[in-house]
Amino acid sequence: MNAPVGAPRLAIEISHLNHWYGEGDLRRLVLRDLSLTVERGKTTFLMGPSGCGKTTLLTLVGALRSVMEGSVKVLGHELLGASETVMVETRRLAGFIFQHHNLHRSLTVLQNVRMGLEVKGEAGAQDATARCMEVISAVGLSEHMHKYQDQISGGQKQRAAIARALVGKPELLLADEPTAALDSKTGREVIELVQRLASERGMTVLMVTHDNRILDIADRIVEMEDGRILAETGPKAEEIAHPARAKTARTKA
Ligand SMILES: Nc1ncnc2c1ncn2[C@@H]1O[C@H](COP(=O)(O)OP(=O)(O)OP(=O)(O)O)[C@@H](O)[C@H]1O
Repeated sequence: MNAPVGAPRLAIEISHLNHWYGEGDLRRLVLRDLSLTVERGKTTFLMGPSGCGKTTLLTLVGALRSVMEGSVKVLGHELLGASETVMVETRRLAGFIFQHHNLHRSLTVLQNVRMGLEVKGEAGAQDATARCMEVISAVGLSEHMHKYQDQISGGQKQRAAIARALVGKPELLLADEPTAALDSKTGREVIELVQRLASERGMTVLMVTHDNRILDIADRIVEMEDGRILAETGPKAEEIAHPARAKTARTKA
């Protein structure tokens, strides 16, 4: 499925973004004049050495921290100087998956997934349980939905975290190394699942990963170094970043 008709082509537009931690002599710039656009409905992997700023960038896009300098537009919302209302609304439009599943130990899979609706204020909806069960089935956990996290495997926990992130039907999925705690086969299965559900729903995915074994799944790979975008690769990178140029290249070929 493609992006909804009439929706802007870009899900994320970042321009001349600077971000730093600390103040005065301790101030350290971690994102430097960074510009990046992400097209709706595409899966983009963000890669780069440890400490280059990937997680910082992801949390800024997810409105989990405030933009200090430059522009970050997410699903039409400008986050520079954004009010708390705009920040909360942006977070509601996004789903998050972290390196560690962050499931609540005292809740079952079903109850954890329902938390994904709670943050959207939709847990009381009449069809809440049906929606949770639908997404639990989509990630292949129907048989395990009444189990607690210490009764399921690492891959199943990460699937439950995916279900929790997707139950609210986010337009944007932000994932920070979701395969880091998984073996390679399970990691690949989990990412293929994310990619399948994303493409069925026309969802935009921005995923931080170090995992070289899953790179073929991305539409586009963006490499960062030292707070900047270093390069873009991937089968469709040129087409997404510069559609006109890619078209010319295709015509010549
Ligand atoms: N809350 C913070 N306060 C101070 N410095 C921070 C904070 N968060 C991150 N940093 C520093 O900012 C830099 C960028 O961190 P960030 O986590 O964004 O990088 P990363 O590319 O995601 O790294 P990794 O791949 O190891 O997760 C690092 O040097 C890190 O130590």
